[in-house]
Amino acid sequence: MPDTRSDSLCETGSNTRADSLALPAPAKLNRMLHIVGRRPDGYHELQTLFQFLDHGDSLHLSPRPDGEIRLTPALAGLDAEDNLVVRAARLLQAETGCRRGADIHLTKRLPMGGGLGGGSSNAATALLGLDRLWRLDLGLDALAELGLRLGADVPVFVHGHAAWAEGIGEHLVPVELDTPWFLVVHPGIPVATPAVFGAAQLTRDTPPITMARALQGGAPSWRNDCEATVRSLYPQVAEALDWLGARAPTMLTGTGACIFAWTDTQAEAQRIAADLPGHFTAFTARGANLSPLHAALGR
Ligand SMILES: C[C@](O)(CO)[C@H](O)COP(=O)(O)OP(=O)(O)OC[C@H]1O[C@@H](n2ccc(N)nc2=O)[C@H](O)[C@@H]1O
Ligand SMILES: Nc1ncnc2c1ncn2[C@@H]1O[C@H](COP(=O)(O)OP(=O)(O)OP(=O)(O)O)[C@@H](O)[C@H]1O
Repeated sequence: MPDTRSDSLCETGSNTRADSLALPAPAKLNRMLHIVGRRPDGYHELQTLFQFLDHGDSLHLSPRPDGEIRLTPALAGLDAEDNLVVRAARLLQAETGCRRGADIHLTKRLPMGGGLGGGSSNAATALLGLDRLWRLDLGLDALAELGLRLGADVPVFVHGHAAWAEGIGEHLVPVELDTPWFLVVHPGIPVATPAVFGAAQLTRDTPPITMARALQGGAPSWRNDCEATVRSLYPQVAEALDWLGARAPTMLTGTGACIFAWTDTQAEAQRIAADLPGHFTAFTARGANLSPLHAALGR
């Protein structure tokens, strides 16, 4: 029996170049992160402030009439079917019955396992981009619900606004944060998120605070509960935190590996970067309360 859902939900148009979309997949920072509990399924309950950066990966998407999802180039050490971009596309097809496909080119700039949410951001850009390309018009709430099945960090990228997040990252309240310049330093090694969340020494009992209290203290009061554990499991991250922390206020993002310092001007961030030890890499970027993805889509 033909799948009639596909006819109603997915518009099959001509595959012209004008249909193609080039979209950003920005990085995120966790400006603070508290671990306030653990769910029966092992996932950790967090309180965190998410903010985007005007720096990240990019995706180029063009529709295919034959239903195939083709992603280029391959990411080292990752099967195409495990890539969150392909998983997002297949999930969208499965949920809507859409029979269109896509050629997707991913330009990767964000380090994997970097705490910058690169994979999650790629998934969100694929969801929003294909929703637009295939004319599904699912709406952000439905896309965020699909995104949560792919990763705890996906919903904030789908909603596209800096946010106070609770639960595992799915309860989001939009906030306006200060937008300083950041110097983001990668210590040269990846951090495995499950290794940090699985560590016995991780503290999971920070008393919950209100969003108002978190915002009231501002950046000087913010910390990341993963830092002590990441410092002891990954000495390279500890070394980077010590180096950057001696020059500017510094924090870990997510479970690392990246750390960030904030400055008033890009010139100040670049001045610090100029002295960076050779085994670290870094970039400067500005904080953004509206995701560059949503700015590009005009949402
Ligand atoms: C640390 C953060 O980056 C903060 O923004 C996120 O909470 C991590 O989100 P993510 O990378 O999208 O994580 P997922 O891919 O959903 O989960 C990877 C693994 O980390 C652990 N995990 C993740 C998120 C969470 N709140 N509690 C967890 O315990 C789980 O073992 C999970 O299997
Ligand atoms: N498109 C993708 N880009 C990066 N990683 C991907 C992608 N698809 C799947 N992955 C897998 O997801 C893992 C986490 O990658 P990601 O770059 O999102 O890490 P992260 O920045 O530490 O994430 P987070 O801050 O959400 O914990 C990778 O090690 C890789 O195995």
